[in-house]
Amino acid sequence: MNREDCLRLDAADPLAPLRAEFTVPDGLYLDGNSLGVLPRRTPAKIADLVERQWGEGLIASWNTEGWFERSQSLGDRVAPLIGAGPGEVVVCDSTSVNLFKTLAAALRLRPGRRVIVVERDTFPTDLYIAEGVAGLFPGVRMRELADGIDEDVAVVLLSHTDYRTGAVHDMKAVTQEAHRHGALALWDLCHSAGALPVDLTGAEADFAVGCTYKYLNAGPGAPAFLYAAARHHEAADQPLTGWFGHSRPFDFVPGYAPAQGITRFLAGTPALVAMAAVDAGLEIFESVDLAEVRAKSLAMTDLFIELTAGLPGVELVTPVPHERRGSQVSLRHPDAHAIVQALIARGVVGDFRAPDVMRFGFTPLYLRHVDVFDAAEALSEVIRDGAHRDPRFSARGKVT
Ligand SMILES: Cc1ncc(COP(=O)(O)O)c(C=O)c1O
Ligand SMILES: Nc1c(O)cccc1C(=O)C[C@H](N)C(=O)O
Repeated sequence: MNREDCLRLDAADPLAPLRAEFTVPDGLYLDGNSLGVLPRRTPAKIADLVERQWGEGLIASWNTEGWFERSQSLGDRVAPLIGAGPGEVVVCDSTSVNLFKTLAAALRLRPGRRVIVVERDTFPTDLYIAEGVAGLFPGVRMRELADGIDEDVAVVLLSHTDYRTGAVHDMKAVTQEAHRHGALALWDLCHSAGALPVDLTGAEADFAVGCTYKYLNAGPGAPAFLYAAARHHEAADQPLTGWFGHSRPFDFVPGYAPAQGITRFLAGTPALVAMAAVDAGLEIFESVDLAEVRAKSLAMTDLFIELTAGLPGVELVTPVPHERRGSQVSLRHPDAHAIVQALIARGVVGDFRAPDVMRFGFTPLYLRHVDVFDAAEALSEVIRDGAHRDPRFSARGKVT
């Protein structure tokens, strides 16, 4: 495929008009899988929250603006993106904190079982939280997925799409395998939500968490989401028992009594200013067909894989089969870090993940096929010309 072919694809792309919804930076930004770009409507949303709702409405806005229910109402808008039903998702806290709550709740739903199944190459916060939670439950320990699921396992905690490789698990098959042994399945959807259709209900997943600042474009540190299947609400017992999860928070009584439904997964006062950006990011998705997002994502990653195949020293890490691939392409190279730096110096922003992986995220809402072509050209040029050998690119600074 040549550049003209890409321009033709862009002219026929049903998602092309959405690019105008975003402040797309100059150059090529292929890091939307780490931090999505700014939607044009976000500053006005935040300004309205701050100046009108807070500045003018003050305390009354808790009622008049629906602040009290904002975690649940935003959760209901995340739900269709991840195959959840109404009342099964809340937006609150960070992914790490939501992992803590759901993991502990899962262990309490499976008393006597001593194993949390994880993958050692997963995004480390998942492992750190699992370690922390395990430490609170006597006898509980972690086990590698490859070592199997059996009747000792309380919960299987996996990233649906792997942050480093872009590999996607078969959510339904793994969840079924967990259930066959009486274990629960908890999915980290950080690299899936908004990138590809997810069907938590169809997979009969038990719990899920994920962030809103990648493909959902809600900005740095935006609150995360938490899913708990409705069938677990009654019995679920999460340990961050703050007043927002209480059944009658304004009775101000001692003694915790969990709220009904998904609300019991809340802890403290939600970050309303930051949630205005979640609102903006989700609004854009209301007019988006995720099947179209997926089709374009696969076309873009296919193209990048095709155009970078055979580059000297480069090895494809991301799986080739579509059903196993997220919305990024990861390539291994011994000089991965320097190459990424050389690309950034040319305005092509991907990122590096230790020890030797270059990641390129493809976000169908605001990237074009021609961007994929130009990024692959830039990568080929850097490697062919040895531009990354410039000493400027050899220093390892702080990596994001
Ligand atoms: C798979 C995965 N889980 C969790 C996180 C982050 O969690 P938190 O938002 O709590 O920093 C990330 C990225 O930062 C991630 O890629
Ligand atoms: N959450 C991040 C942050 O607070 C600072 C820098 C990067 C991030 C990330 O999101 C990293 C990302 N999860 C990754 O896949 O590498």
